[in-house]
Amino acid sequence: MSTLLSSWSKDVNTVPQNFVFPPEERPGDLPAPLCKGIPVIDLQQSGGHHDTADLVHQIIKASQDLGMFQVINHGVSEELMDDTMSLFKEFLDMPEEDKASYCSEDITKSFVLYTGSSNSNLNKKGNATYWKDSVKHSCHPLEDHIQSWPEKPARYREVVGTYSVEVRKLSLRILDLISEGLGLEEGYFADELSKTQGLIVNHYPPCPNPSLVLGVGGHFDPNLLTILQQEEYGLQMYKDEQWVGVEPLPHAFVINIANQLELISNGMLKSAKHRAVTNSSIARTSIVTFISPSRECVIEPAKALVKSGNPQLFKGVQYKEFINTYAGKIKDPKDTTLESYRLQA
Ligand SMILES: O=C(O)CCC(=O)C(=O)O
Ligand SMILES: [Fe+2]
Repeated sequence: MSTLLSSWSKDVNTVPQNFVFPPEERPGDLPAPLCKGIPVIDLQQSGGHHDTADLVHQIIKASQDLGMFQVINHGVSEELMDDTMSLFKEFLDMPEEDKASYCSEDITKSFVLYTGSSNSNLNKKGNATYWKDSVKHSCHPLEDHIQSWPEKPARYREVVGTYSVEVRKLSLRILDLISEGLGLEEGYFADELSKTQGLIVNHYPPCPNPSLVLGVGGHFDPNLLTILQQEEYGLQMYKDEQWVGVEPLPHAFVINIANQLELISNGMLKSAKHRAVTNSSIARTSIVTFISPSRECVIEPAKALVKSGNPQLFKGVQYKEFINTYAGKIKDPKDTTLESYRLQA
């Protein structure tokens, strides 16, 4: 089936065989218990030195313990979040013929719409397909990319452009707080390390049998920092040897520590393994912003974090090489990309 999943999924009452995962990869009990321990961090501080120190402490602790936290009062307006979510739903709901020109399996194109994974290795024959349609495009610098974005709905460029700029500001603020908490110089992540910004909007239609399929399989994000907006349940993280649900909180963002932050922090911060499951009653849409280094950038543990008694844990790697390794390994159930750059003790 080459057409988008959402164009036919409502007409089937069993899951087609190519979407059925082998028993050992299936999601198991649904819904998984909600994780009570994922911190919800209020970014609105009254501005005193004490407050900032406390905020930095909360962010670093969550990033060390779990690699995931949620933020509220984060500065991106509720209206903009709602508007962006509605806009993407409107885009995804357009008739097939309006979206056909964007559909491609070549995810290196500047704007693509596809069913399944963005990883072409995973879409090869023999692998089960993820139960989702996704929109994928770059966002920064805006003027380099906005021309490749759809003209329909008419507000696409305006709304998604504003959203991208606002979410970037939030990301850079969080990265500044992280750099302060790690004791790195101001602006450590501001340049090459956060040079690119991509967006993936995942749309998971209701599924006739959610226990057989995955929305997205377990993975670590390969980039620097991920900022996710969701309204419905579906995101899970792997914690203490089990999958637990990440509660959707209205107008919060889920922040994911991704692989490069673990590498740069010399293992002090942990990237979070996560996946998405589906449900049989309602469609779920997640808007995911990926902040990444430039492809040419060489990533290595920050010099200030490597000392005697704290030896260097990872070797340096050019970001494009890391991404190529990741593309080859994502099917590995342990997702060991970062491990391949770990120095032997
Ligand atoms: O949709 C979700 O909740 C998770 C998506 C995700 O992990 C990703 O796109 O990398
Ligand atoms: Fe992810």
